[in-house]
Amino acid sequence: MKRIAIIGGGIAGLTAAYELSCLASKGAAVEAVLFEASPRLGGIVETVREGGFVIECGPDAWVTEKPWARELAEQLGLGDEIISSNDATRKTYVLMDGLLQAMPDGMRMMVPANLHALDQSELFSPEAKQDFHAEISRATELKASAPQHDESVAAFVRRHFGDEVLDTIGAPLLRGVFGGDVTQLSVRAVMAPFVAMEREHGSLIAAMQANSTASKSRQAAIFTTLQSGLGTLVDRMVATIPKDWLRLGTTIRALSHEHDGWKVETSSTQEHFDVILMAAPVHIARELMQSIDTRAAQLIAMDASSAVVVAFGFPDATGFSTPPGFGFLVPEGSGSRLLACTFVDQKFANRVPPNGKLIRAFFGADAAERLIRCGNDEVSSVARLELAHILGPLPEPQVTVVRRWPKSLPQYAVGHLERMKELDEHIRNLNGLYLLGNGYRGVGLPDLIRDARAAAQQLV
Ligand SMILES: Cc1c2[nH]c(c1CCC(=O)O)Cc1[nH]c(c(CCC(=O)O)c1C)Cc1[nH]c(c(CCC(=O)O)c1C)Cc1[nH]c(c(C)c1CCC(=O)O)C2
Repeated sequence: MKRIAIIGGGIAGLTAAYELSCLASKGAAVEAVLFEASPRLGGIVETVREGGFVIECGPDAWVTEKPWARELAEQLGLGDEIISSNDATRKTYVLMDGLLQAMPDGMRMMVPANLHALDQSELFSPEAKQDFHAEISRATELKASAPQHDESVAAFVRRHFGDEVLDTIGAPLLRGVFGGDVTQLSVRAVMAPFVAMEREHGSLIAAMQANSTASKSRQAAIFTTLQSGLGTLVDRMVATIPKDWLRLGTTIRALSHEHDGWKVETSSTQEHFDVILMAAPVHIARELMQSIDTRAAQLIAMDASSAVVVAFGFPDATGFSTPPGFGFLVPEGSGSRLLACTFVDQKFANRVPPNGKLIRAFFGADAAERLIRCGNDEVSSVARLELAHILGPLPEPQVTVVRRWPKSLPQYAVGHLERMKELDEHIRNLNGLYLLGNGYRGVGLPDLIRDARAAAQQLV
């Protein structure tokens, strides 16, 4: 019998446990123990259902383009629950001089596929629009000057479109996906398709135009989720995993490599395992790896950003409206402490009671670090104040949910891919250790699910 320790019960660890339990029920000689420090499973995936509201405390969807979360949901019997975002009314705003300005239609990240829509937009100055148009004619120069090495997202975007585009949408978009600083983030790790476009076409806009006929035929909604919330994904997996595999409220004290496997110490037990699936947040993984391989631990030493999420459910929102679309992003230095905001009832169907409205506000970076230490009342009043500045006076919420997610989103800094390559070599030598979670090969749910299932299958 192969014994596997899974450290961390977020979506990565849980998916690994689920996959192993499926393999075991098909006859594989394997058993697992999942150690989770907190009293609940799912990590930052959590759904609160209250007063007719479906409130996501962490991620509210996965990116449709990546198939692995959908495949898992279908396998869990949740096919009927899968829904798309309301893309007929999709719009994302950027806060500019206190006003919400819509991003032009047809943008893929900061690259416009539709230059006509761009020209109509009030988000950019005439100079920035000119920079966009000029990018096409600079194709040869851009192709020739593409660096052989990794660079920051800021450097990449600046080369193509200039400073204004970087500040107005480049930086806020990356903050809304990677929670990070464009001057630090690795373009090869977080915008790989765009790096490939540059290599092939020089101009990103020309590349998008060349691909547009191919991509039009498969135009699906950008986000996909579950009708009852992503918490259902967690509940279904937990229901399948043998109860005696799960150890909640159990912190790992130490991990050591022995000649024939691994020793895992908690405050009360010492157990032996053949394999370790390390699915803890990066700062925990780093600590536990320190005594096993100091170089590997060093390679895991990356910053992670914290987030604070505040959701307000308004049962009767007559007299209060939000502009059509999914929500808005807030550039740095715009005077608001917010990072972003989602108009949940407009992004997804059936999340609110009739006439209801549901808003989720996000804080990141320094604002999140400060708010993480404040009480719920203080956090929600800061959120209400900041939202009211932008959206106008808010009605009285019936439901308020506050969640703090410290160090939850690792930052893939310049050089990330090379560091991960070196890390892989170290880990391979350790024999029987796998690293899962959002620190290594992707930050979204689909990537974590893909990795966790592949690791489980590989080791059986
Ligand atoms: C602030 C923030 C959000 N989401 C996220 C953050 C970072 C901070 C943190 O969690 O610590 C994180 C995030 N956002 C996204 C992912 C998944 C990435 C992946 O799977 O590759 C991840 C990990 C998709 C996304 N998130 C967003 C995009 C861009 C969507 C577009 O092009 O319009 C993507 C792909 C934009 C976004 N993101 C957010 C809002 C409110 C918006 C705009 C409006 C909305 O849709 O609700 C919330």
